[in-house]
Amino acid sequence: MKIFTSEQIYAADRFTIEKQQITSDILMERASVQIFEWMNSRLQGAQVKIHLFCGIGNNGGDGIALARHLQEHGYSIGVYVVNYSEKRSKDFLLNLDRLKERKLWPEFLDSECEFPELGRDDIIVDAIFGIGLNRNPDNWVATLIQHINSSSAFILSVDIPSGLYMEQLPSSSDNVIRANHVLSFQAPKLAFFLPQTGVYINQWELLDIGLDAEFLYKTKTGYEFIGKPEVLPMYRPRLKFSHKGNYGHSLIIGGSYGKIGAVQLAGKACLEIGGGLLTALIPECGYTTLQTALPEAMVITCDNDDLIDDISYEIQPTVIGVGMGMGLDKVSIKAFSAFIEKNNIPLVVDADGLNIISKNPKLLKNLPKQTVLTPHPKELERLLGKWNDDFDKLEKAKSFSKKYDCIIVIKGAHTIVVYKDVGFINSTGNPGMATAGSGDVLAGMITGLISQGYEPLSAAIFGVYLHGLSGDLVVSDNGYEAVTSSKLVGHIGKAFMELFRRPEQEQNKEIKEV
Ligand SMILES: NC(=O)C1=CN([C@@H]2O[C@H](COP(=O)(O)OP(=O)(O)OC[C@H]3O[C@@H](n4cnc5c(N)ncnc54)[C@H](OP(=O)(O)O)[C@@H]3O)[C@@H](O)[C@H]2O)[C@H](O)CC1
Ligand SMILES: [K+]
Repeated sequence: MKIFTSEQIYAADRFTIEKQQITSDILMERASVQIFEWMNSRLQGAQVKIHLFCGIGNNGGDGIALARHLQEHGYSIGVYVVNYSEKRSKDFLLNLDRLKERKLWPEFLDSECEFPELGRDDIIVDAIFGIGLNRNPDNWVATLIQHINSSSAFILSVDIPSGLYMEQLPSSSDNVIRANHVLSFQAPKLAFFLPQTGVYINQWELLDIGLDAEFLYKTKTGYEFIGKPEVLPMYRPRLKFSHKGNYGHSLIIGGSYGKIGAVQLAGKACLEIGGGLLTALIPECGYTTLQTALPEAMVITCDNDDLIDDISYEIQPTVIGVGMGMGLDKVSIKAFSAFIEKNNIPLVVDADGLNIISKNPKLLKNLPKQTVLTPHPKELERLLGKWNDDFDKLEKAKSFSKKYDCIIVIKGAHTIVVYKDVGFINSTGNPGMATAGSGDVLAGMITGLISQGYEPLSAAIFGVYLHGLSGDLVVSDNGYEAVTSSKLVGHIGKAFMELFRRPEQEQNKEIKEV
């Protein structure tokens, strides 16, 4: 699913209005009806107090139109216009008139006013600012926002939490509504997914207001949200007359004394995701352990007992995953650098491999095209240098990806795979996955997909999705705390099966139709 900028959304509005031969207030009416139906289906007429805080633009207009629907259905409402500007939008004014015709006069709030009392069992509709926010709210509006935030009432934000910009950080957290739930129109917003701005949103959901589908489809965006519909077409079915050679030969290089487990996790993940053959190149000390723990793997060892000191092999791998558990001893740095200089086989670089590259950026020009880099935040900072904020981080990652033709997997709550001008934001995963070895598993999974013939970009996007889905399945069986990387590996097969599981309603419908 595409993630649009505010300009693109405004352009989609204009196009839709023209093509569907409608007036702009029809879109506002669709938006408010959708929100009303969402609320009504949950509240079923309950007489809980609903406070609607409405700005003077179209976000406020949505709130005012919603107030009309709520009133017509007998809900107990309080409507407040947050009068932060004299420049009211046309459709806000139209809906304000419609409300007044029904003898409902909102209370106008300004810097002089006392704010309404809000009970902890009340519901607040936040329609102060939408995607049109372009400067910091005035102090009194920020004070109102804090008043709302401190109420403990349930906060439902219209389109985006008020005070949150589409493409930059708020200057202070006091300026932003902390939404329990956001009902966003047509497409999610980038700010929902970044660590610094996602904290203002507990949950979000989309409402379809009928913007022109073809226009949205044709609009090129800088970000995409990756869910099941996006990854299903990437899946490559296994063929009846295939053999293990069809699924490639992965080489995993890494490990050091005390960190052989990293290679074991990556190697096992590589096989569980469907890789054909696996060879591990590790220091001598891990030989028995790895052969025992992972009998499916072939193991070759360096001369050095404890460290990778030489990367040479006689096999012809399809793909190489390198760096996990390798350490930063100078013999390993030397061996890794010499390997990168001569290697031209597709590559996934993780952990210490990334750290070595950061210290010696000249190596970057030797990476094969579309090498997949899987940094965690600290490793990313070593690669890219410091960034100002999460938006800047993504821009820097895009420039880096273009400069070196590499794919960067920015690991986080919503892992983002960046390739050139586009960031692919993952939808699966959970906080339980912040656990030792989780990154080794991911690197192994991506390696195993490339080995089977997936293009590196698809392998990164699909691998990240399946990794998160495995984590979600582990949580549903074990809870968050007990997620371990071994369990993640053990759930990769179930994650594939989950991909093809249809929702229960769909299955029931079929049974009834039969
Ligand atoms: N396609 C859709 O998704 C639709 C969404 N709708 C809703 O419309 C809003 C966007 O409405 P818009 O009127 O463009 O913007 P806002 O309501 O967010 O803001 C209104 C104006 O306020 C001014 N502004 C911005 N920041 C501040 C500030 N800090 N203090 C004071 N004033 C501010 C700004 O105007 P200026 O000319 O003064 O710069 C804004 O334009 C969207 O979020 C949805 O809720 C439609 O209902 C249907 C289509
Ligand atoms: K809002």
